[in-house]
Amino acid sequence: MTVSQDTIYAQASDNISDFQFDNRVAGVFSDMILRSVPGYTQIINTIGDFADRFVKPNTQIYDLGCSLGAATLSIRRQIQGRQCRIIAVDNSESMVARCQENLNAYVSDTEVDLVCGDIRDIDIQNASLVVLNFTLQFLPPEDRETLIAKIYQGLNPGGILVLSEKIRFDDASIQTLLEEQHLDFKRANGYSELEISQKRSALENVMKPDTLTTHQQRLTDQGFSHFSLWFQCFNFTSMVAIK
Ligand SMILES: Nc1ncnc2c1ncn2[C@@H]1O[C@H](C[S@+](CC[C@H]([NH3+])C(=O)[O-])CC(=O)[O-])[C@@H](O)[C@H]1O
Ligand SMILES: O=C(O)C(=O)Cc1ccccc1
Repeated sequence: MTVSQDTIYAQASDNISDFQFDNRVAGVFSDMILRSVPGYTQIINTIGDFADRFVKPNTQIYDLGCSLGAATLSIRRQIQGRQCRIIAVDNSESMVARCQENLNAYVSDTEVDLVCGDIRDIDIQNASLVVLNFTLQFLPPEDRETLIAKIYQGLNPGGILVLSEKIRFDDASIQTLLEEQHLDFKRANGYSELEISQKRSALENVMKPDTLTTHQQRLTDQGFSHFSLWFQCFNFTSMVAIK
């Protein structure tokens, strides 16, 4: 895969439109996410390790908001021979087209159903693993509980949800500290102040982080028996919930 550099917000614009997962973003997404999300590679690798531990033969795995398929590929490497099916879903046509190419680049005996559609519309059944890797934060807040309820219903007992999210903090000092640390991470990865501020404006209306408490409460309200944060770097986290 050729990785193109993300320069989407490099030029000054007096009219920043809402962030969209369009063809331009899909074309630079690998670079964008690696330079923007601390711990992304570790999270992707660990999702594969969770798959090895939790995925039972003849069950289904869901990668909701799969983008270019990084989590699906990490999972697929770990579950050869288990007669499972991975359902990878994204509503961006450009992401799905590129994801299909990435899937085709490797051989595997695990079937992958790649669906271009809205994760709010898909059926979840017989699941041993569901992945929401930085996707829930893009759903309107009022739709999040219904999706978590659907995931809980579709998971088999002992099945696991991996939920990775940018979070916000009620404590203003912590919010400022960890947000600044994240911005330093982006600066260290070569993003200019202009790129950082223009992308922040683009994301303002479309990405609404919850607090860790809100996530935990929502998961336990739906019935999950076990919950933990397993990764945090600044305001970027990954959680697990087991049915
Ligand atoms: N309602 C929706 N239905 C379907 N897809 C959606 C929806 N809303 C957003 N998306 C899709 O969710 C993905 C979010 S990126 C996930 C990274 C990936 N998980 C990864 O492990 O690399 C996270 C980020 O960019 O920070 C995009 O591809 C959207 O098109
Ligand atoms: O870049 C940011 O500031 C983020 O919060 C992460 C991100 C990464 C990729 C697409 C959208 C948001």
